[in-house]
Amino acid sequence: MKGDPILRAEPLTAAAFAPFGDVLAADGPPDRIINQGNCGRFHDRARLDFGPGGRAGLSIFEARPRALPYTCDLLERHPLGSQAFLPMNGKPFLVIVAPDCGGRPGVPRAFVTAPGQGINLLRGTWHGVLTPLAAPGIFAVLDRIGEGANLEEVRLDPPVHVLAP
Ligand SMILES: NC(=O)N[C@@H](O)C(=O)O
Ligand code: NI
Repeated sequence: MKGDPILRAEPLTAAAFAPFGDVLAADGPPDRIINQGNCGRFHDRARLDFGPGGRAGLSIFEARPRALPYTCDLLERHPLGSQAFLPMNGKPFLVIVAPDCGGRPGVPRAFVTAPGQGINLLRGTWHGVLTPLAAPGIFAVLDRIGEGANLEEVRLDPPVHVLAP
């Protein structure tokens, strides 16, 4: 709708994303060379957190691909654990995050990943749901399995319209 907030997506960088989570990528020199020199290990690159009473779960998501401009009308967060999305299609996807302001999302930011980049959302980070930008929208997802209310959702009214970088 006319007058709704507009957000221009940014290319994802580890520095810009740091307050919200981690960027998983084979960027720069590896931390270790393993497997008889045939493999670079980018070691322990995500701040994983499954909280008390939880454990790590590895799932596969197949999400419907979207296109930019994209209308975001919902943000959510997981107060009990982190959530990592690793694309199995090697394609860019859209990541929308927001700071917390008194228990509600603040001004959101949108990022488009580079091919092959994955993300890990810190526990409690407000985010849009998984938003592939290309088919097949297949991702490995590492997040918390356990008891407790680990999903808070907030409807955005008006919604935010996200434009390509
Ligand atoms: N609900 C669920 O499993 N997925 C969302 O948390 C998401 O961030 O896509
Ligand atoms: Ni989530």
